[in-house]
Amino acid sequence: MAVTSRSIFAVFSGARHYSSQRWLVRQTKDPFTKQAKQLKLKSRAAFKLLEIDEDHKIFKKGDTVVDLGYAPGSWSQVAIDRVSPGGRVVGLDIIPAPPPKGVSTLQGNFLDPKVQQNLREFLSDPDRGRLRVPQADKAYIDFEREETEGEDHASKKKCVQLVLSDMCEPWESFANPFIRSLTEPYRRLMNTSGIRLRDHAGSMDLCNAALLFCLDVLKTGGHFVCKFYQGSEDKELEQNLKKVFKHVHKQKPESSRKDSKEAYFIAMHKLPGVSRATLEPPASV
Ligand SMILES: C[S@@+](CC[C@H](N)C(=O)[O-])C[C@H]1O[C@@H](n2cnc3c(N)ncnc32)[C@H](O)[C@@H]1O
Repeated sequence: MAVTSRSIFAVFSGARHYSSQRWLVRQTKDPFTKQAKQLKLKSRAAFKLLEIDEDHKIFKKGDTVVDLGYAPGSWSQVAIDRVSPGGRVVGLDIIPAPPPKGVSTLQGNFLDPKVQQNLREFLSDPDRGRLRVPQADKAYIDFEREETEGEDHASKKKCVQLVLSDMCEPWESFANPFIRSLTEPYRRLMNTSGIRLRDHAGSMDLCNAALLFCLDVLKTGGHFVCKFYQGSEDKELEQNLKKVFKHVHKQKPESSRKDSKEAYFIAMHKLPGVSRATLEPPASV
């Protein structure tokens, strides 16, 4: 049966399901959702990262990438494709989700210091999560790395070239009431609560925590991409980003839904010698 807005309405009768109907119609009509399916990408979110990369060239072969809030995994799919051969992608998410091919994943709440410690430990072993590289590609990748590592060369802690954060607090979904999947929980969760102030405040906590994490693990010259929900505090975040990175861009990708308050900061080229004390106001995490 073809899915039309009328047939959907027959299934979801009653005002309570109005948002379900809207969600289904939007999903079936959305060209990015269709294209993601054709390309075997885990979600339409991939196109936001592809657009950001097209504009800012954030990936390099051989890089180590951390993908915070990776589930269901389309950003990680893009990242592993871009950094291979020789690179590695480590994803973290609060909900369980199967790791995309070639990607290492951890489950836990990023706001929990113990979870961040586990992630740092994983990253500090430079071979962990890295696929073997054919000998011919290795010389080229080692040369690229030596060129960019500079002062951090000896430091095992600062071993990441790119931190991505597409995190936003997950909420139980009313939009898709028939999905009760345990193995794919992201299918029954929504990305926002729908309450603007709450979504903004939640995203600021996650972005600030991710920025502090960048101070710990990101090499000089490394980049940081983070999603945020626009609101009164994002100027403060931007100011702090400008203290840590040489260039900071704000972007609303084409594939980001027009009615969403989400946007992205793309912070490029981490500066040397920036510490937590440089950031104001003192971050809460
Ligand atoms: C919009 S989705 C990410 C989509 C992903 N970039 C992709 O391309 O498939 C946001 C993710 O952030 C995760 N998340 C939110 N808060 C988190 C936290 N505190 N720690 C870890 N993951 C979190 C959610 O579980 C959710 O899977």
